[in-house]
Amino acid sequence: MCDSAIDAVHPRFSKKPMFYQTGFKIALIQLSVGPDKAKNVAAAVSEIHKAKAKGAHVVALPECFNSPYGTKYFNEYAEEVPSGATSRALSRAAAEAGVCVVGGTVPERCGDRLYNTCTVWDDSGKLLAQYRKMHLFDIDIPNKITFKESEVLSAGDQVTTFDYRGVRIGIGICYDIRFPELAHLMAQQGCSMLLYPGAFNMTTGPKHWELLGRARANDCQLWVGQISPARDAAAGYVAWGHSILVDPWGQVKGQLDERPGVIIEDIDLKVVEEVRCQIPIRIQRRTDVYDTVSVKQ
Ligand SMILES: NC(=O)CCC(=O)C(=O)O
Repeated sequence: MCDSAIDAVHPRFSKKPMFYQTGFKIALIQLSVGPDKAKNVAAAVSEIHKAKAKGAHVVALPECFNSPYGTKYFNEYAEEVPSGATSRALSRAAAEAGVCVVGGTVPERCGDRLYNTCTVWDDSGKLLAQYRKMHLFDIDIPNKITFKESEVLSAGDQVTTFDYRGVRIGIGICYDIRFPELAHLMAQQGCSMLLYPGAFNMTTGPKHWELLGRARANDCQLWVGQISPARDAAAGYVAWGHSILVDPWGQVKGQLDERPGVIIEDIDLKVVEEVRCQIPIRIQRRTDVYDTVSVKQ
């Protein structure tokens, strides 16, 4: 009821998938990632099957799950999508388990360019979506962390969402979560959930990882999942871990520590409608004022 009122006022929010379900079960898999690519991929496949056995419909993997995370590794580990070995393994695992796989990210080779890319596979093994990280992770915090993905990676420029079991899900990758504009675009396109494979670090992780997930969930009024590799203190880049699921109220529904593990949870889509109905910020935005002010600047 409330939803159709919003549709009437703001038709751009009404782009819903063809049919509408009340929920699904998601598994966020925090994997150990090492230098052996085949071992990394085999571990991911094994976790996909275990998640299916626990009733998951959607299984999401971490950023850079087949390769150590670091600019010196991307060229060596890169594969073409969808013909590369990792794509083929994910497609097969999705079909055999009968689940949707949000395949974390892999370094993707396309011609002479490299991207940080997420692939999504439906339960028949078909490629549903391919998203290339749009905001590259270039930061410099003196004496803490300097990282420049743009030294080797190119940036994508396509906002990417997909529909599965009547639910629209948007994809961002790690640093993308710092950009509310991307999240708002995906919310406007009808998403009820955003998934961010990500590998924050020991400096920004404790400060911002949970904060940003809760911020995006709260300001877009949707579910947010962030999926990290497990921490390896001996790695060149030490991931924060702490994969997390946040509900549309901005409340943490599940969070891991730094070790390998799984969050498995029912996603109740009625909560999305409930929050949007009770706190109707989507129809209260003063775009008339915002647009005028930004034109004057
Ligand atoms: N892989 C990444 O994009 C890391 C982002 C990150 O750590 C941050 O603080 O942002």
